[in-house]
Amino acid sequence: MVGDGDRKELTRRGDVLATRRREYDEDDVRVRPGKSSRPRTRTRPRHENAVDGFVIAVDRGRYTCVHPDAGPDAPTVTAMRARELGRKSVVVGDRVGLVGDTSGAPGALARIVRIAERTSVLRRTAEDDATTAEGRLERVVVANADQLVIVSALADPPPRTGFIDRCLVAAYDADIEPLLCLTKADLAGPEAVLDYYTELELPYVLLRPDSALDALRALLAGRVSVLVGHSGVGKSTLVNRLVPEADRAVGTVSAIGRGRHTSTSAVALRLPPLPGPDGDPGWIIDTPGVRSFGLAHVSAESLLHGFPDLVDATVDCPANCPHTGDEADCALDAWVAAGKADPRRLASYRRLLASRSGESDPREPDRNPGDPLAGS
Ligand SMILES: Nc1nc2c(ncn2[C@@H]2O[C@H](COP(=O)(O)OP(=O)(O)OP(=O)(O)O)[C@@H](O)[C@H]2O)c(=O)[nH]1
Ligand SMILES: [Zn+2]
Repeated sequence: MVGDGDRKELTRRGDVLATRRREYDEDDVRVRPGKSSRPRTRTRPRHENAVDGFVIAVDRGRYTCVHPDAGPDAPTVTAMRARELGRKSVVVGDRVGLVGDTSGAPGALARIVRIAERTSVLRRTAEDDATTAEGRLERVVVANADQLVIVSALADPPPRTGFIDRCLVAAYDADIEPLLCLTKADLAGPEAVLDYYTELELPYVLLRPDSALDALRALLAGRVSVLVGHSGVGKSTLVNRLVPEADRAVGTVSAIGRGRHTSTSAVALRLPPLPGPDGDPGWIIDTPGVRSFGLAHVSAESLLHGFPDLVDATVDCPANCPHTGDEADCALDAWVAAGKADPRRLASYRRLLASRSGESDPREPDRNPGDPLAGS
């Protein structure tokens, strides 16, 4: 039973809470004066005046955002995470709601009050994780990407199919389209790599220093594409060619707004306008600190999505077959023995399976042993 005195006390407490909330919302909700005909309902969403933002860089609790439809010269908005988001992480590619000072003026700080439901998530490996708060909080490294551009050199360094296979699994699992970008085509031909992936009908582009980039730009248009690749494959060279105005190093620093360090987290860069009347040129997201993608969350069956050339074999596997090499009845062995898939592909699948349970040998996580493509 709540007596009258208690009720008053409760009401007063309620008022205090309401006041606090109003203070908290002050700059978010501007109540129009004098429009009494417009009833204020309790179900009205909070932060109805929040503006849309697209997160292009993250650095130590500061999020650099742009208005998704703003022109290339529009100022970026620096924001922090509102307390009400709790432990939810905000990552590059997130579509967010911003309140507070969203002017982008020097020193202005906005707040992220909403994160739109993500259409895709890419996660990094455990080894990469410990260094950042975002990494510890959640291993998502990029949200809402449409395409994963796997950058691999054809020589110097030699292509690593184990790395490409891992990226393919991450892409298919996240429902992101893969695109194989083979650089240094002036040094070696693509035949060996393309032969390895012949069953997959994987889209690819070949690049040499003097290549026109029109075909690649057409594949990037209208999409958010994440670039991933090992050190030395020519990814920075490619990014600088694609976004010439924003020399990569300069772009990173100014996007984050701090002078000193080279970012090791992802950064989204707007591609320059395409020739022609309109059309969205798209965004690329560079991931300098991300060496590979974690697959610990991917089930053995989902892992097969990266190996469409092996999938059909598994209808003949016993129920709950782990598909490992020591499973005598696994149909994958017979499938390969019958010449229906490349044995290197099965070996690669099983390596990823094994690496997943222990999350990999950190020294050489993505090298396929005995694979001539893997180099020495
Ligand atoms: N022959 C040849 N060399 C290239 C090509 N693209 C890049 N390079 C060279 O490869 C080396 C590595 O290129 P980067 O762009 O720094 O490679 P990266 O992938 O960004 O490597 P990190 O900076 O270590 O992450 C540089 O010396 C480039 O000049 C290419 O198409 N052909
Ligand atoms: Zn099996």
